[in-house]
Amino acid sequence: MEQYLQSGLAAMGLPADGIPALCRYGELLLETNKVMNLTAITEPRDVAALHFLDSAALLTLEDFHGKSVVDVGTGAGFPGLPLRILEPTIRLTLLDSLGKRVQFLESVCRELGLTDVSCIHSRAEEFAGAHRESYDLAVSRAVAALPVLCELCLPLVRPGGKFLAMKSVESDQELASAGHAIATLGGAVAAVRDYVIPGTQVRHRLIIVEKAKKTPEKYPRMFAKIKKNPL
Ligand SMILES: C[S@@+](CC[C@H](N)C(=O)[O-])C[C@H]1O[C@@H](n2cnc3c(N)ncnc32)[C@H](O)[C@@H]1O
Repeated sequence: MEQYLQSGLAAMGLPADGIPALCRYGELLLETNKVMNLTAITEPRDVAALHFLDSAALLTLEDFHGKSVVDVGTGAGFPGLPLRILEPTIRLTLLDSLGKRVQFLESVCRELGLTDVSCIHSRAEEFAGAHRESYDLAVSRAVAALPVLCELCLPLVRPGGKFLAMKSVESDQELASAGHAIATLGGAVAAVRDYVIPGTQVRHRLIIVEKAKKTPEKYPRMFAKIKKNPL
């Protein structure tokens, strides 16, 4: 894993300081995955590429320095935790609705000495009640289709901040279908950036949505409504 991280981070022009922490995180992920469902990826080199380098790629596409960041539906910590390991100035909140995954994240943060990372067990639409428009950036990967995801994420972003959605390169139709949701929630698409994960032929996409104005108070709705009637 170390070797893949070294060459992959170097290819992206990112510093190598975080490699020991990422390797330990990878070990904990694969160990814990034997007794808890955390990831379908079980080969160390694939963890390096498809979890760590995929997450790290965001640092080449957006400025994270000193920003408050919420990772919505972080699961086993992706993309938020690799971002925080590689960019220690990030003030990170990891948010997931599954308590066991949040406990795993707490134990990883303890072991890596990341005492300032908040690991929160909550649904995003409920967390927005007390943390509305309080983050510079929201990030999310593999949680929901974009119209639903926008309602979970955009209310958490302050006006002037951004929501970064990690998607497949096949997401043109999904993005088109989210136009109404993005506008209704106060967003505007700022950029669509495709990238290749170093050492692989895997192409992924980052959709960058700016928070142009405040989200109307009635959003986010309860999840049942969001799901039944996406914006
Ligand atoms: C497929 S996993 C993806 C995890 C991680 N982002 C990744 O890319 O590996 C989706 C995660 O989103 C969480 N999730 C789904 N809906 C959520 C919601 N409304 N609020 C918070 N977490 C949610 C699930 O518990 C799950 O851990």
